[in-house]
Amino acid sequence: MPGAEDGFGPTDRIVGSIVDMAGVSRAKVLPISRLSTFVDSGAGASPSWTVFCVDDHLAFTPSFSVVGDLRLRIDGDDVRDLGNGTYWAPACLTEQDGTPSLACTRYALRRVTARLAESGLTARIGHEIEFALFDAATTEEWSAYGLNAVLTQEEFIERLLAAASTAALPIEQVHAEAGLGQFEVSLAPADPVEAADNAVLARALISRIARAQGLRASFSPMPVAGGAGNGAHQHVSFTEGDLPILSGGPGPHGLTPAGGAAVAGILRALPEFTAVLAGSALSHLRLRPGMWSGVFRCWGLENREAAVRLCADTAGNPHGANLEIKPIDPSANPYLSSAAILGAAHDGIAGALPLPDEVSVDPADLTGAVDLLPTLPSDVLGAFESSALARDLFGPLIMEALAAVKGYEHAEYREKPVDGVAQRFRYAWTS
Ligand SMILES: NC(=O)CC[C@H](N)C(=O)O
Repeated sequence: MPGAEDGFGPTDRIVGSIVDMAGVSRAKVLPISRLSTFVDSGAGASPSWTVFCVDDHLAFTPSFSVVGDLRLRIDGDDVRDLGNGTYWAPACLTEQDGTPSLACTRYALRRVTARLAESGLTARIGHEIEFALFDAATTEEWSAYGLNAVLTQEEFIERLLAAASTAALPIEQVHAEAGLGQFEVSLAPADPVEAADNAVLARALISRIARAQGLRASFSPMPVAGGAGNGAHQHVSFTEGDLPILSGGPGPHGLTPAGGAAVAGILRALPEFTAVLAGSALSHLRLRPGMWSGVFRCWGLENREAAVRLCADTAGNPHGANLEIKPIDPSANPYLSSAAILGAAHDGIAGALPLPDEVSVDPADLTGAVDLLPTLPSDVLGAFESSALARDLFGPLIMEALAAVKGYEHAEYREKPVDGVAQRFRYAWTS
């Protein structure tokens, strides 16, 4: 049992959290002396946790109601030090006997990476974390990518880097984004489950440091109606055996046939996964041409309006070639969004799909020639619910829960005035 001899104090605590279908992290806290209980028995959670909506409404379904009991379990190897006596670990949802719950999104991503491994494929993902900081100062001295902006918030950045070092969060870069008060933090690529854990951790650290400084961090897809959106882009790369599939091949920009098929698989599946990647009732406000949110269903080398931006293998990309998947926003559960992207790429590779033509201009200039991702609730939800690939990757329970949550959120909020909805949910995805 951890105690004073391990350097822990009597008030030190361990927080375990999961991410639900609304993209909200929900947690339990135990005294650190009960760490082994959190690992071996878990902390109780009602199955209804899975159908919490962004406003805390419970979208009950036949499988998720008031009856039953699940566990949040952590792994001792995943524990990170957040400072001030708080330790954190990503949790999995299990049944009481410890078997994985079929509603657990972290297990779902594990299953997809295992499926890739059976085909000899390994994926790595680097998350981008976008957020807007709100206070008086940020609005005064701000330019997109501005030196003024990063210097105005240098104390925040210093604290964030210190906390990242303590918590072993691999931050690669910080910059001011296009929106007022908006920043982006880039995380190093990692195994997909660890990368999603890191994205959850990054959000917790950013939220916590902001609060400690009297600021507030918004991870909303649209913090202020009419402003800049927050994305949650993922940079994905694959190796087959030891060889990268996005470089060194005979295709455009060095794509191998498998790399081209991965791009094709992702593009084919984007409409059916929009509910997963950008499925909140605010997401459509960001998924528009000109927002650099990748609403155009196409790919292109360094094309920032394409849903899939190819970053080729050059000296400027030290981690090698990768695909930046841009439509994803911070309302997405990162385990499910990664599972969707990797599963779609795998499906493309398995089917040896041909690479579609590259779009090497602003797709908006091709007036109507490039499809947009769906944004009408009926299209977004209909495509998801009828997706055989989603059912195959996620299983029926996650499908049922996600459809219920997104269905409720759209029915409840899509017709309401956007200013009020954006304001109400500005901090809904803050940890
Ligand atoms: N530089 C960028 O790619 C901006 C991304 C944009 N904020 C988004 O919503 O996705």
